[in-house]
Amino acid sequence: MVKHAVEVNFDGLVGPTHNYAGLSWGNVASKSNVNAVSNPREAALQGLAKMKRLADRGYVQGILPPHERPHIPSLKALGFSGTDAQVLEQVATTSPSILAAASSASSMWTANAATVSPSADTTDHRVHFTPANLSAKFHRSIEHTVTGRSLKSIFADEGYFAHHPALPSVSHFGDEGAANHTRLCSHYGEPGVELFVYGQEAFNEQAPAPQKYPARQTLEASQAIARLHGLKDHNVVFAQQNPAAIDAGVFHNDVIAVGNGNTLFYHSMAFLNEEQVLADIHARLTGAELEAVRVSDADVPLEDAVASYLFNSQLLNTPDGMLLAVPGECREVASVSKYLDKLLDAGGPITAVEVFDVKQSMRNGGGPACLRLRVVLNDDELQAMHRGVLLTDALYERLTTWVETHYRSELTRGDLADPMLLDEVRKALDELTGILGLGSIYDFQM
Ligand SMILES: NCCC[C@H](NC(=O)CCC(=O)O)C(=O)O
Repeated sequence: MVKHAVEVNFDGLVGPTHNYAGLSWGNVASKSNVNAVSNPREAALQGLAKMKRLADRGYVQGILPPHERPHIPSLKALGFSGTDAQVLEQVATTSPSILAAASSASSMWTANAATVSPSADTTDHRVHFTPANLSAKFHRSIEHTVTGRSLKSIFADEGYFAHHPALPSVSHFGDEGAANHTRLCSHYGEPGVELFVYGQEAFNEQAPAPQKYPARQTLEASQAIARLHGLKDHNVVFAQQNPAAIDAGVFHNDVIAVGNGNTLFYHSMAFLNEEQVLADIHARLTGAELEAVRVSDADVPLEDAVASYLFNSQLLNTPDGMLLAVPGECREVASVSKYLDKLLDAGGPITAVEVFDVKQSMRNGGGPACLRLRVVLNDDELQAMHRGVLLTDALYERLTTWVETHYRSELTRGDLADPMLLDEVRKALDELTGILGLGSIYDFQM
């Protein structure tokens, strides 16, 4: 029997050390804003405002907590020693880039937190979670342990939820989570098609691969996730991302495509073999016809797609069609703004466009879709999860006050070595796990 299910969006709350360190080679925005002064308070409030607007429209909105940064255990693992203040001083003096990496607030981009398969797709009918190893970048590779703890704390009931450890943290199994995973379906509670998009084959040197920038996701990683989650072959499609797109700055597939329900909104340069991808989805999707909304390079040149993050929008069901929640930058790039007007006149599945200001995150290459992890839950699963992380008016007010109390409005790379910052972060996060009712998830709490 098909159960009623909803899509819950879990946004990453931006952490107090949000900064611009230029850590992500291949991510154009991260590189071009290196050393800009960040505003962590504004970043967190922009994120909360997005969550609130969507919650107000009736979407179930969840929150994933930020991580402890700078992360002293990661620095100690690299041989920096002594008290916390001594560790910070040593690393700031000898290896400021390592300090920046260990201080990144990158866990905010929860589209990279994990891959999630809804219970309608899995053989044991549980919701399956695998935190992404994010092995392509050191600053992100240190996220999966705490991500796993958060997810286990929120989805604790083993009768409903299954948790896997991250894949082996090596480039052969590089995994970036839901940013390269899209689920298409007729209704959320029906079995869907899980589309895994990879950048490169790890064990086949002859296969096409990008030349300039790294492919962060491998086919072998995607296949491992599908096996672990117990997905059936006829529910899965593996597709290679166009290497030329990666070389143009499309470091995750969610920079060039987004899907929801029966609709796939994508750029003509997204896939290496576009026709095959569409045919594979079409052959597997049951109960609905695939609606492929293709954007040509003539309408939106690839570089405008990357600059505006048009495809890093959230595509959400509404009572009459779908809403595309776009970043503000989409109205600043002429070709994209013009395209959006045309899209609304076209009479297709996307019937509304709304602009969201997430500029602080955008400057590091994270748009509205990067900031959320989608978890499809049926009514029983929604009751079984820890509901203290679901946004209500009261929680929004409380978190806004929490941010205003604990966050700085200006942060530079030089500030990361300040032992006071570490104290501020820990104090804030300790309070946050209390507010959200998560128990102890951080190393400093153990
Ligand atoms: N899904 C969006 C992820 C963006 C993220 N940016 C960063 O980590 C930049 C951080 C910095 O450069 O300070 C990344 O590239 O993985």
